[in-house]
Amino acid sequence: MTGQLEADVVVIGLGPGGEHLAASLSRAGLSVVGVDRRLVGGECPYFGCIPSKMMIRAADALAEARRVPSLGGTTEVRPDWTTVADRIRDEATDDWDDRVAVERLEKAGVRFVRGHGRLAGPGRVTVATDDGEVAVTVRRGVVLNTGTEPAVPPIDGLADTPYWTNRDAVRLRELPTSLVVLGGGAIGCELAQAFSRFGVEVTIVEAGERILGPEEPEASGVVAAALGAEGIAVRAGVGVTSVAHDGAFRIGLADGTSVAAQALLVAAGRRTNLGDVGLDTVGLDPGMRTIDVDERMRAAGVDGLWAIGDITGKGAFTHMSMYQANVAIRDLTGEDGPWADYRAVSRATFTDPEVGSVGLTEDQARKAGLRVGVGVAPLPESSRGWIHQAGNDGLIKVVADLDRGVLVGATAVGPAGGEIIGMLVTAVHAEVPLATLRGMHFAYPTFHRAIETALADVS
Ligand SMILES: Cc1cc2nc3c(=O)[nH]c(=O)nc-3n(C[C@H](O)[C@H](O)[C@H](O)COP(=O)(O)OP(=O)(O)OC[C@H]3O[C@@H](n4cnc5c(N)ncnc54)[C@H](O)[C@@H]3O)c2cc1C
Ligand SMILES: NC(=O)c1ccc[n+]([C@@H]2O[C@H](COP(=O)([O-])OP(=O)(O)OC[C@H]3O[C@@H](n4cnc5c(N)ncnc54)[C@H](O)[C@@H]3O)[C@@H](O)[C@H]2O)c1
Repeated sequence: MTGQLEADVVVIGLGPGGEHLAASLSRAGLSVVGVDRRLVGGECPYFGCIPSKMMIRAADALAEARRVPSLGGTTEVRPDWTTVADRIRDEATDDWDDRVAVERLEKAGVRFVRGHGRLAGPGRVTVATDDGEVAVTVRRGVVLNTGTEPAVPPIDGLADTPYWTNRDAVRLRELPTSLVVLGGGAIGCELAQAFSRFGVEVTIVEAGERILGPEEPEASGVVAAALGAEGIAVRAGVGVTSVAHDGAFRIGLADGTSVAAQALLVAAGRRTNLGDVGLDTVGLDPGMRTIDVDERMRAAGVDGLWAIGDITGKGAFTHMSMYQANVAIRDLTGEDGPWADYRAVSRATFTDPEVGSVGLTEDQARKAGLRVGVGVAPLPESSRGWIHQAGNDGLIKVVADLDRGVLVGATAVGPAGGEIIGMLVTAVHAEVPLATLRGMHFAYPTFHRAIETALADVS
């Protein structure tokens, strides 16, 4: 495609938020051009959330089946990856074909251009397409939603090896016998456990002190213990010094030891796609790693530029990309808010036990200078946890601002931790007084009833 276009709004990068914003603005009557160089919808549907959660759903079913003998019967579990690989291809990704998403976008009235988009000065965007260039004159503004790529650390030898990232992991048709996962963040832990439950011998190597570093230390501890109990080797607090591949991988560690495996998955964080989007043409530093945005998602210091999603550095989650898209839509259609508020950002890490969290950790609350109170309730000591038995690892932790008498953060680790956190998200978001929370009814015997115990423990 080549030529000249005019539009009210151009969206460069169609991740979850960009796709939603482009279609919504078009339905609201604006003329919109949407640009993506890969697949409309971005990382989440094709390489991230959805395929990984399909893997996890299957792996969790296997794990539950393996728990049957301690609870009431016998089972024989024979994992078969083919079912998962087929489901990801057929149901989630259409074999990594975005035709349906493009049609949906075009039906909403968006003009879609496949190619690499760049800012080309105020009010101008160029798109490098397969067969030339499309130049777009922009009347209202440009929205950047260019997301991230897997970051590959500069480790001696790594670049020359056939390592995998999440984009390879979700395409696997056959599993390796053994796997080293470099990085014990959300991606590393979720995928490590899923593969392990399908019979892969897995080692996680995490350079930081503990896996799931952004979570409460208690949450990291519970998950590390659960992964260890399933046979996953968790090597935290040790850096990787070298990677070699000679049929198999050999990963050299800073403590002088090494780990061998058939495959290596690099899950060591993300790099924002801002290096080649023409930031300099609108007066921004081309080396910036995230775009500073105000509460309306307008880029600081640049007229007519909005940014949403991972590139804003407010939390690399699909729900954040969608939340920010809705804020930018309101601004671009002349509504009067509500504008972005990050006090009660929540997330769920889909390990088993699952980790749901919201707001500040205890450490963040103390560093913010608050007079902090903390309450913890271990799940195995709750009625439901005791009844549940196998797979009952977990806890509830609440973090309170004692001066204001409200919760500022909370963590729910355990079965359905990502669901149980829901009521605590409301508590933090709406600043429900601690006294009101303590006076609530908590159904017996539920996992969420442990929240009552944690609230009573706050001191
Ligand atoms: C394995 C994995 C699991 C995850 N699981 C979860 C989860 O369970 N829950 C959750 O909330 N989040 C999860 N995430 C994170 C989630 O995928 C992202 O936060 C989400 O995709 C939002 O990203 P985004 O909107 O910033 O853009 P992205 O999804 O990164 O999309 C950006 C788009 O921009 C395009 N693009 C980039 N540069 C250009 C350019 N110059 N021109 C044209 N197009 C361009 C790309 O091709 C891409 O399509 C996971 C991520 C991974 C990798
Ligand atoms: N359930 C979810 O919501 C979910 C799931 C997966 C990913 N995500 C999002 O995607 C983002 C990226 O995930 P991620 O897990 O790649 O990144 P991350 O930044 O969360 O974790 C990367 C980990 O790799 C470690 N690391 C970095 N370099 C290393 C090295 N050389 N050797 C050993 N360890 C190293 C880091 O210390 C860190 O713990 C997350 O921040 C999250 O927001 C969300």
